[in-house]
Amino acid sequence: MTDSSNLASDRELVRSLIRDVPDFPSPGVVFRDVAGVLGDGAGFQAAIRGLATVASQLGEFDLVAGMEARGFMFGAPLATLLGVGFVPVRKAGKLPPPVLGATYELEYGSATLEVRDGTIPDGAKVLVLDDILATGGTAAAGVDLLHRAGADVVGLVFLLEIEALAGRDRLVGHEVHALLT
Ligand SMILES: O=P(O)(O)OC[C@H]1O[C@H](OP(=O)(O)OP(=O)(O)O)[C@H](O)[C@@H]1O
Ligand SMILES: Nc1ncnc2[nH]cnc12
Repeated sequence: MTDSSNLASDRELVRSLIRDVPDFPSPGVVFRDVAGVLGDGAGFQAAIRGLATVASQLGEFDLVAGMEARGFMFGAPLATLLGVGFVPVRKAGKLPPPVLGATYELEYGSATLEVRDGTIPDGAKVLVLDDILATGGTAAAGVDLLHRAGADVVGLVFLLEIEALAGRDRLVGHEVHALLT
């Protein structure tokens, strides 16, 4: 099989494992549940392999950064596969000082993310990874934090982009790729 047919079959498998849950966590939201991908050995491998293929469009990078919690679940295995380090962008109150913080709105609420200040080498090339791009609030906050921490963000990769919510409009000036839309 060629790489493109592998990517197509990986996409198909991963798509089949994502479940749509209406009205969760609040009325009107269709929650895209990726737990089925994590729980299936072949599906999880297909997801990480597919993300690596998509990420290869961004050229070289030194680190993968993922947003807590689901960005950790896909970002850390991706970093391991690619042989680069991982930067955890955490929900507020989990990291010891010094930290940089950013508060943001997402599809169903608001939250604060933090990153350790002084741990990213100045100018390090960082790929930002998360499972879902919805409104883009989380991703934009992550990019802002990583810039403030000294990173050169080379682009963003998502498992699934919910195009109707136009999250990439919040990420203008950055390369954005998704395994699935
Ligand atoms: O594009 P947005 O509208 O910002 O939404 C996308 C974010 O929402 C989810 O995280 P959530 O905050 O629910 O946290 P979790 O990863 O801990 O489940 C998802 O994992 C993304 O990080
Ligand atoms: N619709 C959705 N499904 C899963 N995670 C999300 N994060 C933000 N919106 C989401």
